[in-house]
Amino acid sequence: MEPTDEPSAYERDAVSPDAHGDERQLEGALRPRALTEFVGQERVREQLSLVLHSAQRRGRAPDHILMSGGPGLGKTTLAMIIAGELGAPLRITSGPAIERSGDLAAVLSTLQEGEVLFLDEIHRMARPAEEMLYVAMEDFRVDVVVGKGPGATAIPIEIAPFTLVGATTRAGMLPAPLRDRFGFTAHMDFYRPDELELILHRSAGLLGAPIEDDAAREIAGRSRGTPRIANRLLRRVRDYAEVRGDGRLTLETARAALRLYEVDELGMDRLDRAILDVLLRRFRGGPVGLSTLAVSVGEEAETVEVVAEPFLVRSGFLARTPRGRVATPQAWAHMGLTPPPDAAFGAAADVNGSGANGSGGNGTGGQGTARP
Ligand SMILES: Nc1ncnc2c1ncn2[C@@H]1O[C@H](COP(=O)(O)OP(=O)(O)OP(=O)(O)O)[C@@H](O)[C@H]1O
Repeated sequence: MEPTDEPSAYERDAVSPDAHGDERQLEGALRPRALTEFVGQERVREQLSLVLHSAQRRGRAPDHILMSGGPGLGKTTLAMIIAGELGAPLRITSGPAIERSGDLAAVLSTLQEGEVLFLDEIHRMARPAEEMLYVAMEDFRVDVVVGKGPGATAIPIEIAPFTLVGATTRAGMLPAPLRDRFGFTAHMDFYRPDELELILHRSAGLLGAPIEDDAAREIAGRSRGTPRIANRLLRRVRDYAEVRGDGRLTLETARAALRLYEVDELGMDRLDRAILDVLLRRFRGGPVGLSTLAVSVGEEAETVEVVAEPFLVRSGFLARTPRGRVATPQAWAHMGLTPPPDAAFGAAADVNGSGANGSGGNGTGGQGTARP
């Protein structure tokens, strides 16, 4: 299925880690503004702080920074913090918005000295623009091609030194020459429940709806290690408390709201359940290829691979093998089904999503991707 810009039914779900509708605006209010306010990702924070401070000491723009990790883990937030810490202006664009090299040239040639350029979904940028970016990153120069065919000439234009902050959910899809031009790669990991609890308390305070500890713990446990999901579930619980309760965010309210939105104890949602259901009932536990699985649940392969799979693999329900996706014994048990005698079980040991076929997921070699 071809990716489109329209949100799919899944993307509108309560636990999709993608932002939808006016959510981006709501998120703005909850974003931490300084590195010290940014919860979790200790190693990334420490590494980043070193990169930024040493650049400041030398009075130069820091090396280009690549951030890799699933949706909703805080890449945009960190890019804003980087610009804030440097006291530099921030320009935001994204791979899909750069369809031709001219689009990129227009952005690059108007950057101010020291500006931070945030390029989200960098892996989706058009190929010719990628080549222009290599030169810009290395030599702070843009070669504008004038004319066509044998008479075409490249006119070099100098651009102001800048720092590129690229973000990708699929670092493996970036061509090596582009990856190599980043001086530092931050691997964003899923958050621990205690970190999500902190985020929830902070966000609830900002929303003017303080949350009780056990309610925050309950929401954190169902947020799939993702701050965006935690914040979204928090807003749904707050709505529920305001309309059906007395406005207090208690454990009881949280449980009732999450039941209403069909978010189970593990944070599993409609798409996860659909994947497991198809995998177990239709494909007898697998192995089955990613695209077949995606078509069977009516979703894009990228959504299945980037959003649902890392969670299912991390939870021990799914394994990636060279022959395809395979359900683990836990998956059969969780769905209350009995595996056929000839079921091909996936190795539950593949808990960090680094699957043998090496495609996508969170096997980035980052920090402890197999967190519970
Ligand atoms: N470490 C954190 N501490 C507090 N809040 C966070 C943290 N990380 C993310 N958030 C919150 O989660 C929401 C989503 O974060 P953000 O937009 O930065 O994610 P993203 O990785 O850029 O997602 P996408 O890849 O979909 O653009 C924001 O509201 C942000 O405030």
